[in-house]
Amino acid sequence: MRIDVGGAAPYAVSVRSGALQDVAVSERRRALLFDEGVPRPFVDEVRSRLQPEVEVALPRGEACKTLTVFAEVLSTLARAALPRDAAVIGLGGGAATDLAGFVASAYLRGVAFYTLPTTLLGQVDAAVGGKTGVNLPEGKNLVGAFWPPKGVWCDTATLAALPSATFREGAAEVFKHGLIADPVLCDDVVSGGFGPHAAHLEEIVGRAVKVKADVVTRDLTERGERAHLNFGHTLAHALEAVTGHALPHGEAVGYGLHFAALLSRRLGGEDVSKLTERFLAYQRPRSLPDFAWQDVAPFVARDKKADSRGVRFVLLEKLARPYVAHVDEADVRVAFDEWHAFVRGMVK
Ligand SMILES: NC(=O)c1ccc[n+]([C@@H]2O[C@H](COP(=O)([O-])OP(=O)(O)OC[C@H]3O[C@@H](n4cnc5c(N)ncnc54)[C@H](O)[C@@H]3O)[C@@H](O)[C@H]2O)c1
Ligand SMILES: O=C(O)C(=O)C[C@@H](O)[C@H](O)[C@H](O)COP(=O)(O)O
Ligand SMILES: [Zn+2]
Repeated sequence: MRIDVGGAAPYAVSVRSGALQDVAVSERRRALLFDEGVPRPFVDEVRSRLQPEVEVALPRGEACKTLTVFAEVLSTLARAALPRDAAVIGLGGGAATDLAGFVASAYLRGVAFYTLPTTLLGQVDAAVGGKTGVNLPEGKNLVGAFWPPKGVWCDTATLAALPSATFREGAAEVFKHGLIADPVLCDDVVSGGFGPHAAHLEEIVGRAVKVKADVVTRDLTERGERAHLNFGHTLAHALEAVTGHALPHGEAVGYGLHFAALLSRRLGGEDVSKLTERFLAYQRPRSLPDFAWQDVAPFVARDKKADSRGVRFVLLEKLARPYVAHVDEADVRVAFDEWHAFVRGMVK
C-alpha cells in the first residue's frame, strides 16, 4: 500500500510486509542511524541495500533523544566529512527517527532524510510528518525542527519482533487517529485480536498513516489543524517528563487519551470515555508514576501548544470532531482528579 504525503516537498509512505527490501535512496553518500535494539537481520537488510559509509548504533529507545547523543552523532558525521548532498537514514522506533531527523535537519544546515520505522508507533505516526527533536529535563520534545523525510518504508514484518507491550504502546496512536478522524480505527484496535499477526494489519497501519498524512499535508508546521494530532498529549508529555522520560510514550498517550476524553465530556462534548477505558483495558499499561497534580502542572504549563493566554488542550466535540481551546484550570483539575482515581484503580 502506498500513501502520499503532499505539500511543498511531497513523498510516499510505503506500507507492506517486506518493505525494507524496497528501500531506495537517490543520494550517493549515506549515514545510517539505527536503534541498537532493532533485531540484527533488519539492520543487515538495510545495510546491504544502502551500503552506508557511516553507521551509528543509537542507544535504545528514548535514551537517544538527548542533546548529548545529538551532538555526538553530528560530530561523527562531520568526522566522516559527509557532504551536503548526503542522506541520513533513521531506522528504529519513534525515538530513533526523531533523533535522526533532527540530526538531518541540523547537519550542514540540513541534508536529505529518510525513515525506516520498525515499531507500530513509528509506522503509524512518528516516521511521517517531519516533527523531529529531542527532550530536555524540562519537558518532552522541547527542542527540534520540522524536517520531513523524502521517503518512508513501513515494513510490517518488523512488528512481529516487538515485545507485545511495545506493540500495544503503538496502538495508542492508531486509536488516537481513530478518535480524531476515523472511528473505524478505534474498533479495529479494541474489538479483539489486534496484534502483529492480525489479519488486516497492513490495512490498519495504512489507514492510520493516511489520517496523519492528510493532516500534515494540509498543515506541516502546526499553524492550526496539526494540533489535533496532539490529542491526549498535553497530559501524556507531562507524565513522561515527570518520570524523567522513563514512562513509554505510547503508555503515556493511552493515559492521556482517557484524560482528554474526560475533559472533553466535562466541557460539553460527547462522552467517549467508555471507549478510552476500553482502550486502556486493551493496552494494559504496566506502570503509573507516583505523582500529584502539583508535580505534573509545571510540565503541562510548558506544553508547546500554550500561547500567551495560557495552555491549550485538544478536545472532542464528538468522535472525529476535534477542536483546540483554552480551558479553565478548575475544569482541568476536576477532570484530572477523576482520571487519576480511575487509573489508580486500574494499575495496582
Ligand atoms: N515525530 C513524531 O511525529 C512522533 C509521533 C509520535 C511519537 N513520537 C516519538 O516516538 C517515540 C516513541 O516511539 P516508539 O514507541 O517507537 O518507541 P521507541 O523508539 O522508544 O522504541 C521502543 C523500543 O522498541 C525497540 N525496537 C524498535 N524496533 C524493534 C523491533 N522491530 N523489534 C524489537 N524491538 C524493537 C527499541 O530498541 C526500543 O527499545 C517518543 O519519543 C515519541 O515522542 C514522535
Ligand atoms: O505529529 C504531530 O503533530 C503529533 O502531535 C503526533 C504526536 O503523536 C507526537 O507524539 C508528536 O511528537 C508530539 O509533538 P509535540 O509537538 O507535542 O512534541
Ligand atoms: Zn504521540
